[in-house]
Amino acid sequence: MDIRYAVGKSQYQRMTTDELRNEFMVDLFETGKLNLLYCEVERAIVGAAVPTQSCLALEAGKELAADYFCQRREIGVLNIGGNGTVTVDGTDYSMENLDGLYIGRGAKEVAFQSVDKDSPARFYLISYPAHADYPTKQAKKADANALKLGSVEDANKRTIYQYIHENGIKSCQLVMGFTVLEPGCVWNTMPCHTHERRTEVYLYFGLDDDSRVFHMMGPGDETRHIVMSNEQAVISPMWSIHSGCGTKAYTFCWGMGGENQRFDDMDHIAIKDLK
Ligand SMILES: O=C[C@H](O)[C@@H](O)CC(=O)C(=O)O
Ligand SMILES: [Zn+2]
Repeated sequence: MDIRYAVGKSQYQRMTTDELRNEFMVDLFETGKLNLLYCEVERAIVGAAVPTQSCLALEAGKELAADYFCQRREIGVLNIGGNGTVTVDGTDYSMENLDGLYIGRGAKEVAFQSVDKDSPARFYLISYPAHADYPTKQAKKADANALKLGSVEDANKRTIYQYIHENGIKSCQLVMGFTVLEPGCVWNTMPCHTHERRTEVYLYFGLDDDSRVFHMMGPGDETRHIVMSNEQAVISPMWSIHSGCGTKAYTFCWGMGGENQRFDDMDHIAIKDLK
């Protein structure tokens, strides 16, 4: 697995477009493969598994120096593709589009499969170190805590579906869910915020080939953007806002790890203070 080292605030100030993309953007979805990226930021591992003919097994890799991937880790999974199955220690979880799965520390065997190789499941993974075992549990959109935010006037009307969070599926540090924008709404997380207590990874999906999301990053008084296409993820360091504006509506998966799990622990930044 590739390793992505952290970029400091001062280094960020002088980076070119290419440098920003190489350091913060993550492109892992590949047909028939399971790809992982180890990030120094929060020791997150971001992954994508797109099984076709055969099933794809999750291996620890030498980077973890562990007997199996979840020996000291927990994982959140979101299926953004066709129907599939995640097998955890012999139990099959059948995963439809937008179904989620929390896999707790201690799970020894994790494998991904598609029902139809011509319309494969597309599993997005986000993992953090875990200090305790919480039960593996499936998440369905109907059971998610749905937060309705924004308005049509502000072009940011959207629903936040919380899967793994303080009052939902329990975890050590992982907080995860996804946000769906209404047609014609393009802004997420504007007004924006930081939370030095947690770092976040966004995966943008549900975009056409010719649509893009301008992902906003950086301290509020020193913003930059990264132009993202479908199924690309972006690492948001502790000092960074994470907000986006699309050329049309889109969906994104957000995952966080860190000091606490409090969704409303945010340092809000007023739009008029952005630079
Ligand atoms: O800390 C929380 C995260 O930034 C996201 O959950 C925000 C988000 O999904 C949204 O506003 O649509
Ligand atoms: Zn946030």
